[in-house]
Amino acid sequence: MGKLIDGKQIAKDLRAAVAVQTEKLATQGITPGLAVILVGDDPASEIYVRNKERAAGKVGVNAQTIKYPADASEAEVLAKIAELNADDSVDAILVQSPVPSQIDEHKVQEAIDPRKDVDGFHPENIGRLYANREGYYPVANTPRGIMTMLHHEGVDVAGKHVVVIGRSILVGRPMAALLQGANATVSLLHRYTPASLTELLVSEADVVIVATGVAGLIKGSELKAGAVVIDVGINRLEDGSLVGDVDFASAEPVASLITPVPGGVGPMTIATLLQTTVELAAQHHGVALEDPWQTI
Ligand SMILES: Nc1nc2c(c(=O)[nH]1)N[C@@H](CN(C=O)c1ccc(C(=O)N[C@@H](CCC(=O)O)C(=O)O)cc1)CN2
Repeated sequence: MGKLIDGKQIAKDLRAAVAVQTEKLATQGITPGLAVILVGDDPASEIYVRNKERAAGKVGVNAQTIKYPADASEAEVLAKIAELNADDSVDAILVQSPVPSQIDEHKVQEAIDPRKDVDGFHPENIGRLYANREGYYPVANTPRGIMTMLHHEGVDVAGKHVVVIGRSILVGRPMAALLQGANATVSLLHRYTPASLTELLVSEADVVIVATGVAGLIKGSELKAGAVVIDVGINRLEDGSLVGDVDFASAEPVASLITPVPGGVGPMTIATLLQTTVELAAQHHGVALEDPWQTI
């Protein structure tokens, strides 16, 4: 039987550690500032953005949400980003994804000052990640949160074969880069990977990370016994329930460790966002921070 990885609890511990850091920064007169831009009225995005602002407030991060209607122009959003880049009280900026089609998401991501790029989507930061550069730079929060979960569970990926399914810039690509940086052998699969190859690679994987948006794509019968299974999918069924990209009922008995949906990877995304915000604030003010896990 697979042991559940309790993302909710790990995220809670991480938020507590971040709160300790903000308290220390406060003694130096520093309050980390996070600006979240939301364009349009996607119901899920509205919830995520509200949760970000709420979670930020609880750990001493000063968050502001800037909302635009669904027909807002790209120029308006770019002008706001320029204003936030120049605002000394703002350490971290993100634009909630997805954005409406009249807005070029890449242009918007590139407009954010790389030093305030809390999502790690700016090509400068992506380049640093792919080049495995040393030193601090922001990295996408979902894959970073997954690395934190694996570390927390004592899973060392060095020398392991990790299969990542899905190659988005939000999850799959930065995930593969982080894993390679941690000395894993990574297979990055996607919709054009032949089914027979997917089957072969998944059956030999020590760790499987699935981020496709296809409910129940990976079944227990496809996994190696004892595999670690990380499910990034959040799929809402017609009855309103949430399921992942992994068929949990069949995968759980085969896996050694498995994340549930909900309560697995999702909560780590927001906790890690707060962690990154505080790190950017510290960097901005030239203050050294302790590793949050040493403060728990
Ligand atoms: N600019 C960004 N946009 C998006 C990101 C991102 O990291 N940066 N990620 C996702 C959305 N997201 C945060 O923004 C996010 C998704 C899911 C959760 C979460 O806690 N999920 C819960 C279930 C919540 C529900 O009921 O729907 C869980 O899995 O337990 C948090 C944040 C896309 N956009």
